Amino acid sequence: MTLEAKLAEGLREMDITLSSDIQEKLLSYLGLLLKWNKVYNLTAIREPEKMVSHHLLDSLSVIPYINGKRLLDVGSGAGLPGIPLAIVMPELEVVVLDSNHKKTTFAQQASIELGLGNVSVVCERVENWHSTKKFDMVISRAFSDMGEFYKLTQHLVDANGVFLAMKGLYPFEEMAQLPPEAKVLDTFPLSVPGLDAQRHLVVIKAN
Ligand SMILES: C[S@@+](CC[C@H](N)C(=O)[O-])C[C@H]1O[C@@H](n2cnc3c(N)ncnc32)[C@H](O)[C@@H]1O
Repeated sequence: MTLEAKLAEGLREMDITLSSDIQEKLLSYLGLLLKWNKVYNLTAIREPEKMVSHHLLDSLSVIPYINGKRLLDVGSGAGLPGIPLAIVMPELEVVVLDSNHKKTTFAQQASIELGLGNVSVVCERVENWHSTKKFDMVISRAFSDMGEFYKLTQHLVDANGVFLAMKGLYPFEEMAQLPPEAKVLDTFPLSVPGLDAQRHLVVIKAN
């Protein structure tokens, strides 16, 4: 199956409708990731088909839970999930942040090549970075445990904003270890075509 067909089929299963231009842009991002990965080791996933499910579709699985204007993706690596979300939601302002220079150089180059006017890239440790405009949502995938995620990013979230933690198995232990002021608002199972593992999104708010 071609990558185009795999993406289209996955999107259909997830009930996500995207124009052919947007689907092409998602695959162009994947193309850049494949090309740069040969030299820069940006992701351990190297098979293009697996990148469609594990990177693109997994990132897009949180679309129903994105509410607000400004999203910060912390520990974004090569731009995941921030760049795919920015591609499909051009009205969303997305900041992708990572402390690894190689990875942010890629994210910056990809957003220039793809013409993503809604993406800014920051190379910093998140605990040292400050923004005058706070975020409606701070998201992370494969960044840290939820307590650490909350602790390191709380200075960046708007008073009404939320923390979105993308997790694998239902994170009972991590939830139990959250500080008392971090309230779990909701937990959603995520279903990702081609990804044969449990995925969950945990929505947290500061009390
Ligand atoms: C396992 S990678 C996940 C990358 C991406 N989110 C994904 O799902 O493919 C974790 C990333 O977090 C970054 N990171 C770790 N601690 C950080 C910190 N304190 N501030 C910013 N980035 C950090 C690392 O450089 C790394 O790129």
